Amino acid sequence: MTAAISADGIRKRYGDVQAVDGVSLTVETGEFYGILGPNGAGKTTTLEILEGIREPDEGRIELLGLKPWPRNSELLPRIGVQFQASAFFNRLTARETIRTFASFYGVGARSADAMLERVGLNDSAGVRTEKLSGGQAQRLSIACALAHDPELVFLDEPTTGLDPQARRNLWDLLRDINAEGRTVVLTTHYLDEAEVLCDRVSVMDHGKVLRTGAPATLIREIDDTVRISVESGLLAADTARELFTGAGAEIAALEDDGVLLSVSTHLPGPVLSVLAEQNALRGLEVRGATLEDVFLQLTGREYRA
Ligand SMILES: Nc1ncnc2c1ncn2[C@@H]1O[C@H](COP(=O)(O)OP(=O)(O)OP(=O)(O)O)[C@@H](O)[C@H]1O
Repeated sequence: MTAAISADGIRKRYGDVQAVDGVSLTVETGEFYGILGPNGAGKTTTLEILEGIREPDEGRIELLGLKPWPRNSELLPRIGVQFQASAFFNRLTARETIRTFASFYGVGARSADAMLERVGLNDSAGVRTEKLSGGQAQRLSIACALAHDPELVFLDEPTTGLDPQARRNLWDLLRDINAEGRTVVLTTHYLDEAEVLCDRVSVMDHGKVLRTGAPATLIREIDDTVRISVESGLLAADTARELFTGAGAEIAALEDDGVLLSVSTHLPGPVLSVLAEQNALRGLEVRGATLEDVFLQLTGREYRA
């Protein structure tokens, strides 16, 4: 089977900024693929080059087996691109907006309305786009990208700015879209989102792909520690360090930020015993490594979305 996307050595410079610096990736048909990284990592530029919206300075790209640049009209009905919600036409309702987008592809009003229902916007069909909530506007922009039933869908930070409940609702929708057999490529700066949704992710920073793989594999590959935290103020940091070390636990990091006392260690047993003995278990949380730790290990710095 042909890969949905194959890109090799993409580069793009804006003046002094090397926004994309030799990105290669392959997205398999049916995959849920994430391009992950902090602000300015080069995700959007990479996505736009893959979509055929932006010309790369260098690199080879095949989208559904075809070259996306210069603009390839054969590809347009086969791909869906989610645009930023702020790009809606002024004063149109949600229903008018999706019908307009659908008409560009010769898709009728009935199918357009069905897509609106599909994303849960039936009750807001008559609301003008500027009056929609953030979550509703994102749903509408995804519905517009899907109106012509594309086999490959690109989403650029679809959940940015949404509250946790709206994000989770959107995750369910994106999972359904993918479960129907569509290939989904999404950029996000939310590590938890990538971990929950994506089959594979490319972790980007400074225009380069640092690592690609299934989130669970990337996490397993790092030399992970367990992070244990309790409420701050139960045990002084210095005392805690002495007690943990005395109990035989090697401490990779220990921090009290005034809210939480957090300890990273390969040996959680002795740390937990000490906390129990000291009656310092209030607010206890224990968690294994996450993609955040992968980023930290790859870049040597904390992840800042
Ligand atoms: N049209 C442009 N002209 C000049 N510089 C740009 C342009 N678009 C992006 N850049 C710069 O290129 C770098 C990569 O930007 P890009 O938007 O691709 O990153 P990103 O990972 O999508 O970031 P964000 O999450 O903030 O959208 C940044 O330093 C950005 O300031």
